[in-house]
Amino acid sequence: MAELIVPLDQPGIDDALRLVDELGDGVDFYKVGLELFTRAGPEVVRLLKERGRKVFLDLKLLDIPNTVAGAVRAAAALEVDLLTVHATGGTAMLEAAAQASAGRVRLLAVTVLTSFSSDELAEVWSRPVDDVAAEVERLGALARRCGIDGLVSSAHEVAALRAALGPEAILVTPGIRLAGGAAHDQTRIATPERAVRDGADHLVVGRAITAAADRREALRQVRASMRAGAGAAE
Ligand SMILES: O=c1ccn([C@@H]2O[C@H](COP(=O)(O)O)[C@@H](O)[C@H]2O)c(=O)[nH]1
Repeated sequence: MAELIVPLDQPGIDDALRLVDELGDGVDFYKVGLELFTRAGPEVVRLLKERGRKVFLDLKLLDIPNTVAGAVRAAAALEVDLLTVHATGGTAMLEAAAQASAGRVRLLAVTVLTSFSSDELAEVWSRPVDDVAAEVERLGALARRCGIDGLVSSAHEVAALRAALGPEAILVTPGIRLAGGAAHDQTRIATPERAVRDGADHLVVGRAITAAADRREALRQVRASMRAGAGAAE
């Protein structure tokens, strides 16, 4: 069964821990991203581990190989379970990250951010992009060749990634929304059901739960949709 990751995109430690206490064991991993880590630092990771939570440190590392390797070693020392780097860092950076992890933390390469449309990607890369999925597959294959454990993509690309990369690759999909839910700043969105049906191992579900009027009810609906996807995949 796929696992659920909830991002703690909160203004501070107190808000983050309140959310953890509210959702508790209904969530498999809690994600610490740029906002919370910049505000609260490693202390928040320590507090989550103290509460027995699995931690996904989503720092999306992108720098020269030596700097990224140092950051991977620092994250491994915090005993986080998952850590992100950017696939666009290229071979030397990805290999340095994989080597630095020494199996102590599972690394995920972000392929193309779920907020990106093909037009935005074309603007940034300064060339036409007809098929975002093809770009995701290319970057995903590169990261896997470099020894990275898994990938972050939208659910739109996950079936093709699974087919191309096999069962070993850890596939993580943000950009998840309940049917009819607001997209916010995300472009390539999908329901929990679709992500699970198409082969995702972990779903990152943020505002569909955290911004809901009744968060526990939203969590229940997300879990139900994930179960429907698992049923459809059988
Ligand atoms: O491509 C990516 C990579 C990471 N994220 C992160 O996931 C969550 C999504 O939050 P929602 O509220 O469910 O949109 C957020 O923390 C991002 O930093 C992503 O969205 N896309």
